[in-house]
Amino acid sequence: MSKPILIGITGGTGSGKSTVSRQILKHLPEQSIAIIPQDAYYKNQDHLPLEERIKVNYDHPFSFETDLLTRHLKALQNGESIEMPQYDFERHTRKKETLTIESRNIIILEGILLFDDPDLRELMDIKIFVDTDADVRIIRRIMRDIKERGRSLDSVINQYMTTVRPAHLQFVEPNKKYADIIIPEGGKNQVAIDIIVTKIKAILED
Ligand SMILES: Nc1ncnc2c1ncn2[C@@H]1O[C@H](COP(=O)(O)OP(=O)(O)O)[C@@H](O)[C@H]1O
Ligand SMILES: O=c1ccn([C@@H]2O[C@H](COP(=O)(O)O)[C@@H](O)[C@H]2O)c(=O)[nH]1
Repeated sequence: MSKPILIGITGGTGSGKSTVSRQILKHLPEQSIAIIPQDAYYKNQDHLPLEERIKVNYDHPFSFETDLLTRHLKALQNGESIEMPQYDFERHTRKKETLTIESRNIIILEGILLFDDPDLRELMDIKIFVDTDADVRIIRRIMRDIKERGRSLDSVINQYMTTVRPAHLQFVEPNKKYADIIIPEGGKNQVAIDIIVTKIKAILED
């Protein structure tokens, strides 16, 4: 296997990063792609009571274990497998189990804060920013967090105003300039998905 290609897909919460990643996966042979969610690298917080975990700013770079993520990406790029952590959004901490991820030709890393850390940025061969308006993102987030992450409407709105929005303006939006490709609206932008899939197929056939 030639050196794996690392593709970073970033953008604000609810922009459609996971949807874009899944769409790309759908069009390619499954055994050629591994998807790594940055969310899996939120710090373990078992030592804190739930009331304290709820107060953490999950949109600030310090809430991720970026050293571990960087080490794991380098291992995958060297053809080695990793034990990826898994995150529990309802309990705001890691699950006990890890997931074994084998190295593949294409590694897709997706998450909100991929372009802020220079070392992480340096590892990516292709950098993609999913650009969706804030009003659409907050509506998607309200629906998803209530349905899938055990939240109330009040808690989603409060978190959005106190930490999510300020951190987005400080750490996500300004780093759009590092993107090679900007996808407006995300997962339903079929033209953008087709172009990216074509590029990946060309890399795989090389
Ligand atoms: N283009 C779209 N149109 C409608 N809903 C979408 C679209 N893209 C994503 N969604 C929905 O919005 C929510 C957030 O999308 P997701 O891909 O998980 O975003 P992210 O990974 O950036 O947080 C999900 O419930 C998803 O199904
Ligand atoms: O314990 C946690 C960890 C993270 N979050 C929020 O998740 C989003 C990132 O996930 P997306 O899928 O990109 O939306 C981030 O904005 C954090 O605020 C959380 O609420 N609790």
